[in-house]
Amino acid sequence: MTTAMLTTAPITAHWRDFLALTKPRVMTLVVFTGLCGLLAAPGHIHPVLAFTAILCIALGAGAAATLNQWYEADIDAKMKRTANRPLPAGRMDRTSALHFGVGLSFFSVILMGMATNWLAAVVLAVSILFYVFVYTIWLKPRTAQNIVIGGAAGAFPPVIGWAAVTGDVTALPVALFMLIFFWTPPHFWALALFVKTDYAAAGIPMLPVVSGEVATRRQIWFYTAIMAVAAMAPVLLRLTGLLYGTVALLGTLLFAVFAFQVYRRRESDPARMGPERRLFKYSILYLFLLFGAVVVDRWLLA
Ligand code: HEM
Ligand SMILES: CC(C)=CCC/C(C)=C/CC/C(C)=C/COP(=O)(O)OP(=O)(O)O
Repeated sequence: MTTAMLTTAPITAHWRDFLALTKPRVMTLVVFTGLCGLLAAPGHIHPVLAFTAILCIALGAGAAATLNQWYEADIDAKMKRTANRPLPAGRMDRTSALHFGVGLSFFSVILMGMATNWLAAVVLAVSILFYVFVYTIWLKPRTAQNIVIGGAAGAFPPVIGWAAVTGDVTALPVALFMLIFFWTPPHFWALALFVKTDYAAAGIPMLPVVSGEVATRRQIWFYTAIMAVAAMAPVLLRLTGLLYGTVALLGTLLFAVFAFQVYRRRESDPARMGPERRLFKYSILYLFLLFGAVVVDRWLLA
């Protein structure tokens, strides 16, 4: 632990550090999937309310990320990738981060309820609570399956966006939830393979640390196969049309090629993880593409 985390003395943090706590880069995709859930939903929502709903998803996700870092400041201090975050680097005191995270959580959920409906607000609250309590506090330090179950938190945004418009949850938002749910293990474990030493140093039981690289590569391939079914489900269930079907098919085939390359490798030097880095980067583009295609497709069909 750094001195800054142990001290009770308040530190006047820069606004940039509060912004950094919300993990803005990761949240772009979280917000995009929420926006796509909202745009794919049938019915009408006033543009100002639609904007407010997306803002609430962004603020809620930022709040969850803040509380994650408040809880994990000592772990983040031990990892090269995270050591320069505002708390471990001593640019902010933990109490400020806690107040910011809790305040933002309540603000986003209450505003969502008032601007749209309480179903959307409850699902937003569940995803924040899931990320903080189920993933960060309960599963992450205990089991290598942490991100499989805990990853559900990141799958809620399209459901929230959809519910904000319709006030209900039907088959398509559930299918989109499933897609992100089964996408998360290959997304994260590809990265975990090349930052393995970081997690080992911090004592976090991520899969490559606990079960080894071969098992991780096999699990990536296994979840890619289930993800492929989830990706095709919307078109097979006739919830979307052929435009989405084509993008999903081609996008998923490329995902499978990259995942298979990762599966076949036996490289353990973190400096030589080209295919693993490629799969991780492509996983992000993949979700952008498929979610964008859902919206375009639904608009074309309408
Ligand atoms: C439990 C589930 C997940 C875990 C453990 C995880 C983990 C990570 C980690 C460790 C990074 C490296 C970047 C950093 O230092 O923060 C990352 C990057 C990223 N993640 Fe995930 N992720 C998860 C779910 C998601 C979800 C649900 C989304 C969006 C739908 C997402 C989108 C992204 C994006 C866009 C990046 C790249 C950020 C950049 O460009 O720096 N992740 N993820
Ligand atoms: C609406 C709402 C609440 C959305 C939440 C979205 C969500 C759960 C995103 C997960 C993304 C993420 C950065 C995980 C990092 O895991 P980590 O915290 O273990 O990563 P670290 O090692 O970088 O700290």
